[in-house]
Amino acid sequence: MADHEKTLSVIIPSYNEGKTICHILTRVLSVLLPFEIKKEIVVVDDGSADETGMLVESFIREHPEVPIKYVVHDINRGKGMAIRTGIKHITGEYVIIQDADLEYDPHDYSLLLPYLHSGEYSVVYGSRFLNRQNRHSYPAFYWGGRLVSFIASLLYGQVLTDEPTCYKMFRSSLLKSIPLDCTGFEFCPEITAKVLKKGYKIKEVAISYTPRSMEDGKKIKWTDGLEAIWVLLKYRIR
Ligand SMILES: Nc1nc2c(ncn2[C@@H]2O[C@H](COP(=O)(O)OP(=O)(O)O[C@H]3O[C@H](CO)[C@@H](O)[C@H](O)[C@@H]3O)[C@@H](O)[C@H]2O)c(=O)[nH]1
Repeated sequence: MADHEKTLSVIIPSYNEGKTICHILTRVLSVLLPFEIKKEIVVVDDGSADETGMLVESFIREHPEVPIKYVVHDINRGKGMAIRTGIKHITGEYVIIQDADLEYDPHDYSLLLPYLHSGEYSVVYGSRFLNRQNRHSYPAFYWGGRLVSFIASLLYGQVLTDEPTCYKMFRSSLLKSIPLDCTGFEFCPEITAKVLKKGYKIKEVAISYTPRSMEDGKKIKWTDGLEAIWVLLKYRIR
């Protein structure tokens, strides 16, 4: 297949992100990818109680030419379930998870793509911790992320600086081949554990990161960090 026929699928799991959803769609659409790779976006609205759904629908109506698929969960089922639904709808050769807030910058897709495109890797993670210019809003989330990454490295034998990063890019055929059980934020440790157990190496590249505050709608809790550690342990011994 020629390069210009390749597509990056961007899965956007969103829950009550009315404040940012249109900004992130605009940002993703405005990014030019290397190797003439095209984009498709799959937004999974996970039973949002705010105006997220209405905004996505009107965005699509106003931009009929843009490649956006919109999928809805009637009730809130969790980020992991939303990603699993998104995976069923992607058609691109490559796929990345994109949070619906503005913490991660889609311009960084270009930093990750070459490692998949060259065929050298099937999995590339964008590391927030490899970029020393990033600031982190809450020490608990910073150290929680470092701890989870350390434990993943210890258990699975590959040094990872940022295991729970949102920017996980895969060859789609690999991601589709991995059965997932997660419902919430455990998507990250589950996919990392399963990919590493299959013997794949994960390439990490430094990315930018602009964290938002709890007041701005952060939903993750410290208990999600504990669950991540448990999931890493569980798949190690299974
Ligand atoms: N579909 C769906 N999406 C959800 C849900 N809860 C959260 N999300 C989506 O998940 C993204 C991140 O949610 P936050 O609650 O803002 O989490 P965070 O603090 O930004 O989490 C950060 O740290 C995590 C651990 O290091 C990272 O895994 C995550 O990507 C992000 O960087 C947002 O796009 C949000 O809409 C849910 O129940 N359903």
